[in-house]
Parts: sequence; C-alpha cells; structure tokens
Amino acid sequence: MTIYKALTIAGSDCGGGAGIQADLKTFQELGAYGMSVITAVTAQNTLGVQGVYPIESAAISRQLDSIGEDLEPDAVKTGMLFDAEIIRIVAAKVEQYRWRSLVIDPVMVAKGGSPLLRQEALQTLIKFLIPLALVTTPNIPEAEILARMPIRTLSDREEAAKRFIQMGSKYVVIKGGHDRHADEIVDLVYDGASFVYMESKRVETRHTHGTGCTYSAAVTAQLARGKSVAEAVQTAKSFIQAAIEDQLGIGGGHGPTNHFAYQRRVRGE
Ligand SMILES: Nc1ncnc2c1ncn2[C@@H]1O[C@H](COP(=O)(O)OP(=O)(O)OP(=O)(O)O)[C@@H](O)[C@H]1O
Ligand SMILES: Cc1ncc(CO)c(N)n1
Repeated sequence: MTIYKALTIAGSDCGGGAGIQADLKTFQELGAYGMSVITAVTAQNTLGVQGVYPIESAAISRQLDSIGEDLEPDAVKTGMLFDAEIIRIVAAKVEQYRWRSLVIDPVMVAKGGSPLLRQEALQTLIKFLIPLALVTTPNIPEAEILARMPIRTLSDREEAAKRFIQMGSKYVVIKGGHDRHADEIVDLVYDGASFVYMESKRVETRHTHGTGCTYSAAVTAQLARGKSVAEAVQTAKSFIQAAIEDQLGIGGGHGPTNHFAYQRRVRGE
C-alpha cells in the first residue's frame, strides 16, 4: 500500500475545530498520513480565543528539520504562522527541502475577530512565502489585504486573483464564505489562464469554526495523493460542504464543522 504523507504547519486549536487538529482529522479522512509542525498554541473554544502562545523559533525550525530529514511530505500546507520570523523560517525550510506542493491558507483572524497574524508580517508573507505556493486560499477579507484592493464584485475578485499570480502563487482560490448576501457561495479558482467558479448552496448556520483550515487541508490531502489542483479543489469543496451541512452542534458558540461527514456520505451512511 502506498502511503501518501501530508504536513501541516499551523497553530494548535485545543477545541479541535480549526488549526492543526482540523488539518489532521481532514488528512486522515481523505487517506493521507498526517504530520504537523506547531507554530503556536492557542487556547480557544466555540466562544472565542482565550490565549495565543507562539512557539519559540528554534522549536519550529527543529520540527521542520525532523520532518525534512526523514519523512518527505507529498504535500504541505501552512495555516496560522503568527509573525514575520516564523514566516521566514517556514519559507527557508520549504525552499531547503524543495516542498513544491505547497498550499498557503493565509490565516489572519479567527472567526470572532482575534488576530492570528501580526500586521507587520504581511509583507514577509507576500515577499517570501506566497512566491513558493502552488495554491493560495485566501477568504475575501484576506484577499483584500494581500491584493491591496476592495473586493465587491466578481470582476474585483478576478482582478485580485490576478494579483496573487503576480505575487508568484501558481493557483489561487478566493473563497466566498464571507459574502453574506448571497444564497449561493462562489469560490473563484484561477491558474493565471482561466477563471473557474465553484458554486455551492450557502448553509445557514453559525457552526463554521475552522471552515478555511478544513478546506485547505482537504486540498492538501488530495495533492498528497497525486491529484491535480483542479481535482483537489473539487473534492475539497464537497468535503467542506458535507462538513458544514451535517453539523455536530457542540459548544455554546460557533461550533466546529463535521470532519466525519464526507466519508459517511461516501459510505452511504
Ligand atoms: N455557510 C456556508 N455554507 C456553505 N459553504 C461555506 C459556508 N461558509 C464557508 N463555506 C465554504 O467553506 C470554505 C471556506 O470558506 P471561508 O470563506 O469560510 O474560509 P475562511 O474564512 O478562511 O474560514 P476560517 O474563518 O475558518 O479561517 C469555502 O469553500 C466556502 O465556500
Ligand atoms: C489555530 C487556528 N488556526 C486557524 C484558525 C482560523 O479558523 C483558528 N481559529 N485557529
């Protein structure tokens, strides 16, 4: 049996809905062996973020080397990177170990508004990490900040997508989850040549904690399994749609998505 290995470089969410925990659950569900490099520990639950504790640089470097020296991943994703120094370390190791199937989820704030990336790190992200990406997966507010433009219309979204390709990402997916007015959610996928719109029905729910992490982890798992970016984003869309529709309903606030849902549907349960 071939073992496909996927690595997440991200923050820990002790509540299990986002971050490293969401990534590892998604990797497992989609048939990839999951590995993790933890950049920060967060104390959070469905009510909000109660604490953020970055991991020291040497520990991040050492984790990356432990993976790079022995367990070559087939695909890698980044999530919460917190500050410029962590981004520089991650970019240098991605280059050193030639991790080409790199998915960047440019996490900036948690759903409740708590910052997960320092403002001063934006330029470092643009200059050092995005040029290494196979796929970057911003939501609309993140795309507005990184592309430096307001996004209101679909043509704004296309212009922003072009700017990500100019920054050096080979593909970009601008996710539409934050477009609150629409019944349909539209994600835009762009490879520098053609725009592909992926539509899905908006699920009316407050249980969307970790949607972005789960989605980008699903893309990464599929890339690790050797799928094309076009196939990976299709499966990831089905995975997140199922995870949002079949809500777990745990916690008193914005609950996590259901990482079991997609495979349960595949099995016909
Ligand atoms: N209410 C919803 N119904 C259906 N699909 C959704 C909903 N909210 C988000 N999605 C889908 O989930 C994926 C993640 O999108 P979203 O824009 O929520 O990411 P995000 O803001 O980065 O998430 P996070 O806040 O966890 O970082 C996208 O494919 C999006 O279309
Ligand atoms: C650790 C972590 N990463 C990402 C997000 C964004 O959903 C979060 N809430 N927590």
